Formats: sequence, structure tokens, C-alpha cells
Amino acid sequence: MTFFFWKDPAYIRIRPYFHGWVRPYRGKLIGGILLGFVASAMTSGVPLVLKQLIDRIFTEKNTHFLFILPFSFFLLFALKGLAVFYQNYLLRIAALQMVNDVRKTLFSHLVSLPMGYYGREGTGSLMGRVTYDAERLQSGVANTLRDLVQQGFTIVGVLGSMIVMSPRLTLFLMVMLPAVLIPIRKTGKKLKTLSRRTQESFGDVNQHLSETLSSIRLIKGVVSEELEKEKFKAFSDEFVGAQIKTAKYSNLLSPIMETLGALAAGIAVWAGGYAVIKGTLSFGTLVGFIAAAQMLYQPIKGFAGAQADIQQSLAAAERIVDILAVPEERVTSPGAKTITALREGIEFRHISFAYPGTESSALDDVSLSIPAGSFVALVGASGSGKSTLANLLPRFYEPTKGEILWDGMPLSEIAPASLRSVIGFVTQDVVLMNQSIRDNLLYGLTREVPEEELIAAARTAYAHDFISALPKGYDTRVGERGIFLSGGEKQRLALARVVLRDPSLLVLDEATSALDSESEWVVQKALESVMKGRTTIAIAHRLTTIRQAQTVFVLEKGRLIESGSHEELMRTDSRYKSFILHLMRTGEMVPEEIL
Ligand SMILES: Nc1ncnc2c1ncn2[C@@H]1O[C@H](COP(=O)(O)OP(=O)(O)OP(=O)(O)O)[C@@H](O)[C@H]1O
Repeated sequence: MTFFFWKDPAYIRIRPYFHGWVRPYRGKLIGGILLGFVASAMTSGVPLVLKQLIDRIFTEKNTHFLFILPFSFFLLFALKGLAVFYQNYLLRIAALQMVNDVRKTLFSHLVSLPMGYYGREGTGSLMGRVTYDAERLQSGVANTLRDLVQQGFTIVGVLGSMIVMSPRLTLFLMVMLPAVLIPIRKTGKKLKTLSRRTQESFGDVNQHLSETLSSIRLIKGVVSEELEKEKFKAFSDEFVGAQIKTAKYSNLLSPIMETLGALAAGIAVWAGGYAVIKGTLSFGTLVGFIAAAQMLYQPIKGFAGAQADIQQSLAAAERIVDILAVPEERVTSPGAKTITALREGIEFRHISFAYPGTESSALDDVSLSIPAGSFVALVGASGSGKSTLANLLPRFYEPTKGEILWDGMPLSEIAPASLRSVIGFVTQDVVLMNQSIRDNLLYGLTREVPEEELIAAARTAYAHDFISALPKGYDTRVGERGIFLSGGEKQRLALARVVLRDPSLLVLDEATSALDSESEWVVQKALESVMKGRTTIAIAHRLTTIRQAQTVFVLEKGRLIESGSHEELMRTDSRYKSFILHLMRTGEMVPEEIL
């Protein structure tokens, strides 16, 4: 039964979180509830005063009450108005502040989840939880408390007044109770399902929008605008469809309740009219009673509305709790070791790994050593596990089997935050924010960086000249995801960022797409100067890079199949040799490079 929301499995699930959310605002909520009580007491007094008004003034013609009763009438409404105002105000403030807390907690939880989580949940859907669901929860809590408390009390109070006036007539009207409860219950259930559907389809709309905007180059490149429009239309229509159905069901209750209210008044006249004619019931009682029956309509409607609100808020809260229930990644912990550099080297010992939720291994029993200060290249076909191997180092993922040692220390004992501060990543897809070049270069640094150091870093990365040539120099905004910059320029900014962070270990995921030869040359130069004095692991796609590496590790389907220098491997009849020759035949590697 929806009335007892505290028995609802959804509520039981969110309860521990909900109590924590509500606790800081107890005072305001209790104040709101008490004021709701005052407001409903005032409302319940109206039929009684009305009865007295008619019986004393009009029937008994008692002039003594001519002033008192109308004034009491006014006083009741004035007090009720005041109580309702402050009740709504307090509840709204409490709900707004509470949801503000929830939103902030949700955001900080969202950025602290383990890497594996983000791939599973779509960005749009996650955005929907922080925006739409949090908002739903806010209005839900404020409205529910108002309606449940004030309207609940009013129903009880008005019923009390009715019993005081005539228990017999009240009993007559009780016959209608099932007629009132059944539609409330039925619409409540329907609304819960619809609410989930609305929220999910809002997630789809959001997801599609964020995906489209972030892939706009691809979409335009392959001319698939029409396809995307069609997809968006479908998601948006589904969202509106669910909302229209919700509107239908939530607005259906009102007319049903109004009709039932009129029926109740009719029953009251039919059953009480005869008694008034016979003189066994005062006219004032009947009028008071009809007024009471009419007055029940509004609170029952509100109370029924609260059921719908409860269902919608429960669905929203559940979706929020779905995220909060995922354990956070602990980037620092009291027992964990911290490191400041790589001094001896890294060793992978029998490492196997499968991505969460997948069956096949991305890495299978890989053992290799990378001495500090060396330059190694990871080579292999697409999907052979090169990026996966590199992603285990900052502990974005934990190996399923085996152990990685950092200067002889198990990686699992080192705090991820500390590891990440000594590893610099330069990925194919350089992540830039729509801020100035300066802000992008300094992003994540907590120390003050003097201008000279910033410029020196940009020089090391061969970026200073192109930055200086921009209209606003270091203060030029780069556009969303660096859209105003070329591929080579983005790569050099990423390298300048590495210089400023000064990590011991550099992980370079080389771009597979070719840069023009001039950019290629500059990026290569920048790379060479940034690599100096650092251990470098390159996920290599260019022969020039591979040839510079002291050791090339060759991966195939997650297994390490060969290792050695390029020359050594080319001298034998290795799988590496046939792989490189294959790449040259297919044009993925330029043959001139080995000449
Ligand atoms: N987030 C992920 N979730 C599930 N499986 C993944 C994930 N990332 C990669 N994989 C799978 O793991 C295997 C190894 O992928 P990985 O990205 O490490 O290969 P790679 O050698 O770096 O390839 P590429 O050169 O194309 O980047 C592949 O089969 C890939 O499909």
C-alpha cells in the first residue's frame, strides 16, 4: 500500500542515506510539521464555527454572537494563512538545502569512483542524476511533507469535527471511503512506473546530447547529422510521451476527488435533510457538515498528490543511491605508502587482467622489467593490451592476478594519488578544457608557478613560439576540447604540462593518425627534450620512436611474446619482424623510416 511508504522496498533501500540527508535540517522540518498541525487545526475548526454561526445567530437570533463568531471566522483563516506561509517556507528551505547537500555529495562521489565505472554508465545518464533527479527529490520532499502532514492532519481534524457534530452522518459518509482510496492507490502505482520511465528517458536525451556534441567532428565528417536528428527525436519523443502520461494520471485525481466531494455533499443532504425537517438535527449542523464534507476534498486531493510525489521522489532517490552505493576509489589511505619518484625500476610479475564485466583477459601472464631511466616501447596490434598495461601503473585498474613492483614495493601498497603524481600521461586524445592555455598548462598544480617557469616548460615542449603567435598568447582560450588548436599543438601542450608536473615516469600513447611532416618533426623534437631524465614507456606506433627504445615489448592478444631492441628483433625471424613488415605493406607504417 502506497500510504505506508516506509514499508516500500525502495524506501527501505534509501533509508540509511535519507536519514543522513535529513538530519541537519531536522529543526526546520519539525517546525514545518508543527505549523502544518496549526494550519490543519484552524481548518478543522471552520465547520464547527459555521455550525455555531447558523444555529446561534440565524436560528436562535442571538445578537450576542453577532460580532464574536464572524470575528472568530476571520481569525481562523488569518492564523491558518500565516501558519501555511511559514510552513511552506520552512519546508522549502529545508528541502533546497538538503538537496544542495545531496547534489554536492553526489558530485564528489561521482568524481571519486573507480575508473571502470565511467565506461559502464553513460555521461548523459549520470548528468541526469545530478540535475533532474536531485531537483525531483527537492520538490518531492517539500511537497510531500507539506501535503502529507498538513493535509493528513486536516483530514483527521475535519473528520473529528464531523464526528463531534454528528457521528451518525459521519458513518454514512464513511461508506464512500473505498471509492476514494482505490483511485488514489491505482494512480500512485502507475505514477511510480511512469516516473522511472520519465527519468530514464531524460537520461537518454542527455546522453545523446552530450555524445553528439562531443563527437560533432565525427558526425559532420561522416555526414550523419540526419541520423543523429532522428535518434534524438526518438529519445525526446519518448521523454515527452512519458511526461504526458504522467500529466494524465496526476491530473486525473483532481476531477475524481471533486466529483466524489459533490457526491458526499449530496449524501449529507439526503441523509441529514430529513432529520433537519423532523427537527432532530439542527440546520447549523447540516450546513457545517456539508461544508466539512466539501473541505475534505482539498486535503484528500493533496494527500493523494503526496502519494504521487512520494513515488516520484523515491524513484529519483533510488537512482541517486544507485551511484552513492558504489564504493569510492581510495586514492589516499592512512596505511598506504607514498612515493616521490621512480628510482630503481618497475617490474610486472605474472600480470593478468580482465576488465570488470568481461570474460576474456586483456592481459595474460605478462612479466617484464623497466629499469629506471630507460626508454621502452610497447608494440602490438590494436587490442593487444598495450594501453591496458599502461593503465595498471597509476592503479586505474587492479590486476586480477600477479603483482607490479615499483622500486621493489608492491603497487597495491602505494596510494594511487601518490603514484599519479609521479606518472605523466600524454595520450593520443589530449584532454584540454575550454579555458586559457595558461589555465590548461597549470591545471592540477597546487604550487605557485612563476611565469618564467611556465615559459621555460613551453619552450622545452616546443610550444612557446606557437603560443606567443596567438592573439592573446598564454591567455588565449583553446575552445571546447582544444578545438581551436591543431593536433600537433595539442600534443605539445600536453608535453609542456608534463614538464611542469615533472613526473619521473612518462607514459606516451602515440597518436596513430599521422600529423603533417612539419608538426611530426616538432612533436618528435619536443618529445625527445621532455623525455630527458625520465623513464619513458611509449605505446609506439611510429618506427622512429620504436627504434629509439632500448627495449621493445611485443604484445599479442594480451600476452608478451617477444622483447629486445628493434635491431635485435629485426635480425631474427621474429613475429615482430613480420608484424612490422605487415604494417609497412598495409601503409600503416612508412617504409622510408627504416632506411
Ligand atoms: N574499458 C574497457 N572495458 C572492457 N574492455 C576493454 C576496455 N578497454 C579495453 N578493453 C579490451 O581490452 C583489450 C586490450 O585493449 P587495449 O586498449 O589495452 O589494447 P591496445 O593494444 O592498447 O589497443 P590500441 O592500440 O587499439 O589502443 C581489447 O580486447 C579491448 O577490447
